[in-house]
Amino acid sequence: MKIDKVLNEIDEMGDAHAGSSAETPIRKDAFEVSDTDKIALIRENVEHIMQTLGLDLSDDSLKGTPQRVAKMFVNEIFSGLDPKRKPKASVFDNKYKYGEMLVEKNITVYSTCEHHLLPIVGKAHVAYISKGTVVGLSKMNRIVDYYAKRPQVQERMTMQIVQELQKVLGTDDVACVVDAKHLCVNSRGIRDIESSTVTSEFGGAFKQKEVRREFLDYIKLDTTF
Ligand SMILES: Nc1nc2c(ncn2[C@@H]2O[C@H](COP(=O)(O)OP(=O)(O)OP(=O)(O)O)[C@@H](O)[C@H]2O)c(=O)[nH]1
Ligand SMILES: [Zn+2]
Repeated sequence: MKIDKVLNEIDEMGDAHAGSSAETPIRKDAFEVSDTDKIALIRENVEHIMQTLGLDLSDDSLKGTPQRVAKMFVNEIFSGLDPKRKPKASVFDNKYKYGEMLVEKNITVYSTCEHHLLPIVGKAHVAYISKGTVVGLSKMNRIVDYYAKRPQVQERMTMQIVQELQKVLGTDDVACVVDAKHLCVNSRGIRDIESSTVTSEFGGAFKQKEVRREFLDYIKLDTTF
């Protein structure tokens, strides 16, 4: 497929990384390579890394690793680099005229730190106030997961989640808080197992102190059922 056509399609899909400030740095030619070719290329490179480390790739337990890692990169942990995999967010009219904020909290986040390619594990909390449109609850979890499935910095991921929901819902009144542990901080380097990172993005009405407070109070609710 021609690169111009692919880029047009991405633009039409309204992807957050099509010119926004929270853009993931993806090369323009990234879409010229098929997933199958990407897996084959990554497999070769992982093989190379393992060989360089001195590992014996004829060992039963190791021989499948390069292919396994390549498949995992393309189809799982970095699958959110492919705009075709962006979840379709079904929206509905707010017929019941629900006028308060809706909070989807404790959304599990599994992402990957783009500096070390180590896991980021945590929770995202998302809220919005409807301007006439509501979104299926699970779509918020799916949007979080889509942006998490990229090499990420937490600040950018938080902004991307908010910008996407603003687009889907047609309102600025969207907020997101992420609290996550970075294994690059917890398990290596400074090796501080206790620390976690909190990031937030407050759009529209959520910039007001009392609206923001209400959202943060809901997050603190003990949800033990
Ligand atoms: N702002 C931000 N920084 C991150 C994130 N994930 C990892 N980092 C940091 O990125 C920085 C990379 O710093 P470098 O000094 O280049 O890497 P390094 O030598 O491995 O650093 P140390 O982790 O301190 O050993 C580290 O301080 C990481 O903690 C993130 O989501 N946001
Ligand atoms: Zn890191």
